[in-house]
Amino acid sequence: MDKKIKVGYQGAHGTFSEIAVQEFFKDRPFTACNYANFPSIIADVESGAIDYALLPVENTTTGIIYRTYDLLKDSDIFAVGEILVRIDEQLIGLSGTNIEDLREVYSHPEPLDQCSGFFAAHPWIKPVTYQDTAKSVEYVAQCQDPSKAALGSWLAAEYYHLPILKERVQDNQLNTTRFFCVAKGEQTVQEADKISMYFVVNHEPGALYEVIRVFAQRGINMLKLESRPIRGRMFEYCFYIDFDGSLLQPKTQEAIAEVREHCLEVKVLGSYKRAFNGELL
Ligand SMILES: O=C(O)C(=O)C[C@]1(C(=O)O)C=C[C@@H](O)C=C1
Repeated sequence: MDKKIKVGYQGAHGTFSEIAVQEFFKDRPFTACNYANFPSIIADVESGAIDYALLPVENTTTGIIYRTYDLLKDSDIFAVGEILVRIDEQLIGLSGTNIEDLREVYSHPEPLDQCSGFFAAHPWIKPVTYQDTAKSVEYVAQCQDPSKAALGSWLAAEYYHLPILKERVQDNQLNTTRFFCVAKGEQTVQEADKISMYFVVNHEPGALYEVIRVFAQRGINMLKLESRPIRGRMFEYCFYIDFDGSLLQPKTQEAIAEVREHCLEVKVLGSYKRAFNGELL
């Protein structure tokens, strides 16, 4: 019987998401399973076909990745871990290609956005959206056209046997993506010290203030607060919040119970060990 943990990630072999899987599970035997899109990964975590998945949730250059956050709140999955992965966008193309020869650079929309300075400085190069970074590199390898290159990881360059034409072309040299490790259903993570939560406040004056007061009064440190329009409603907003704590602490349980009194909807999205900011790949 295969005892290896099955872990899902989005994209082809060589994506940044696969690097996140490799790093998060480096001390345990695992099988990495790649998927074309996030909903199919989540469906397989929910059905038990795979044990975990690594999903990108936030990037230091482009901010929150709503495609995953919105799915988290609507599904029966729970964040049990987080990892920060340094995203070095490598310009990958055919051997001997000069940047002056390039006309099109392919990649996933996030990396294209993370490298907007590169495109501003090289206006003759058109950014072209492709399904993920690894597929973009594979496409460039297949085309054998020196006017095409891709933005992707060192792993993709290695896997598709293409040279890196220019290293780290991202705007922000500290370009880092935060990934959640998710599992099925709410879980108790013994070593957890951070919580992520979704909520929608009551429509009354001071409702958001009341939620923030719950944390302030208990001396609970808030780490993030993000608001976003609720899909299907006309400019009504939900909030995503991160704070220090563990679901095993009575103080945290009380705080969440009190938050519910001021909200129309509350969902704890995860409780996990905080990834230390210095621990970058
Ligand atoms: O295409 C990839 O390499 C991915 O892993 C996807 C993805 C994303 O969805 O944001 C993951 C991390 C990086 O920020 C860039 C792209």
